[in-house]
Amino acid sequence: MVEKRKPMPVAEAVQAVMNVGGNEAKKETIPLANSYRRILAEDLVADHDVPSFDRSPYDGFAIRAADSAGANRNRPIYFRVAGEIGAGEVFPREVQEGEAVRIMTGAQIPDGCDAVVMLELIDENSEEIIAIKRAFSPGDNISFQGEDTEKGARLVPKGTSIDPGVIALLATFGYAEVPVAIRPRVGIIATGSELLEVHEPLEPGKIRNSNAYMMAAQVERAGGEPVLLGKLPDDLDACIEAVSRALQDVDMLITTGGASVGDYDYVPDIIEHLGGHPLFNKVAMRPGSVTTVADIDKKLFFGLSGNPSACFVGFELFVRPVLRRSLFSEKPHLKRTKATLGKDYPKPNPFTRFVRATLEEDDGRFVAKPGGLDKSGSVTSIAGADVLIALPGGSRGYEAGMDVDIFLLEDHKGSEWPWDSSVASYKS
Ligand SMILES: Nc1nc2c(c(=O)[nH]1)N[C@H]1C(S)=C(S)[C@@H](COP(=O)(O)OP(=O)(O)OC[C@H]3O[C@@H](n4cnc5c(N)ncnc54)[C@H](O)[C@@H]3O)O[C@H]1N2
Ligand code: MOO
Ligand SMILES: [Mg+2]
Repeated sequence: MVEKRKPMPVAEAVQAVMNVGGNEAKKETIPLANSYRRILAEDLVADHDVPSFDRSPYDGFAIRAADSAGANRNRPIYFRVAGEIGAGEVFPREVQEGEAVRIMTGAQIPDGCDAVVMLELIDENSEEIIAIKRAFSPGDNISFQGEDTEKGARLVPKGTSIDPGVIALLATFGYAEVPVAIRPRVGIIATGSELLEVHEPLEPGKIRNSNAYMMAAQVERAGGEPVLLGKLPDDLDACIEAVSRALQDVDMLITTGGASVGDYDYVPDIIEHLGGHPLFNKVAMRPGSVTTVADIDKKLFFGLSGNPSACFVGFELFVRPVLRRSLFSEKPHLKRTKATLGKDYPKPNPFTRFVRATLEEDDGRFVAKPGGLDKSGSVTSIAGADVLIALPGGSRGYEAGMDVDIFLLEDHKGSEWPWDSSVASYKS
């Protein structure tokens, strides 16, 4: 008799995985130039004001505003040009009454000055004398010290994915070396006697191993270091040996294939043989219902489905948050938002369905458009997917035009717990 499995609701299954401890986040330092998309391991706090001195936002003349009082088109006021400074230069003395300093964008405002007049507003009578035809107030055209950020401000929390703007801040505050989270090593093993290497020609009954490479890319997208450990035939002893060895060397391990109830589906036996504790072996979701996760000696073992779409979804829902958490993230889950469903799903499904889709815009609204064949075994529906549409299980189908929950796949900010009240509304 085939074992009967009890499906666990998705939220409960994700929680069960998150409840397993271990995989403490660790840090290392790397050169700033290599830090794009790594995860910041310490809060970035401003250790000085930005800008750190009052500066000119324009090419012009720095003056004492009071000296321009009463100037107008008919009554210009004349200033003596006391000198010239470009960005990076500092005027050497205090500016006196009736003096102006020719100043370029980014240069420090000379002592005594409190306004800048743009070059376009100046009548230059000579190199020594300029005329100003309007009055200025103190502070006019000055970029003030600390106006961008003040010393002590917490600008970027640890756990943030480093984007180009964060890199600019790191450079601003002198981080030639950046503290980042060490990428967890995620082992990947493909199982199945039908699998060919990618370079091999097709043979009858065989397919190429696509899941392992897909998952390696998912690991990278999530911030981990994929460790490709090859493929195995459906041989229990070989699988036990390989999984056992791999677990010594990686922070967490994923296998693909053999997670169901067939004659060669060895994931349950591997877990049992290695003394692991299964958290669940069936989830109330499609694709990916056979997803199995176990705790083997305090390391997470993910037995994802062999079906490509199921494998993909299983990774994003269960592996990604664990990986992100071990990168200091307080928002380890996929970000959830809403969109309009772009296609009918007339068939009701008892399980929550996660449909791979692209996000398109129609008349100012985001429409989630499913791509490719919507079957667990489909490989074409994954390419280019921006989102997973979540269609909760129930007794009714869904129509194009409905509001649905979507989970963003390419987002780098993540989300806190997104699984409460994920209910799609029916059209009234
Ligand atoms: N009697 C039942 N049969 C099945 C059930 C069930 O509940 N009762 N569940 C079905 C569901 S749902 C899924 S999903 C699959 C899960 O299968 P497995 O995880 O055991 O995976 P395999 O049997 O090894 O392979 C399934 C499918 O995927 C292809 N595959 C495997 N590895 C790869 C790879 N690395 N790259 C690309 N494609 C891969 C494999 O050739 C099979 O076609 O079970 C259903 N059956
Ligand atoms: O687990 Mo299967 O992927 O539900 O279709
Ligand atoms: Mg199988």
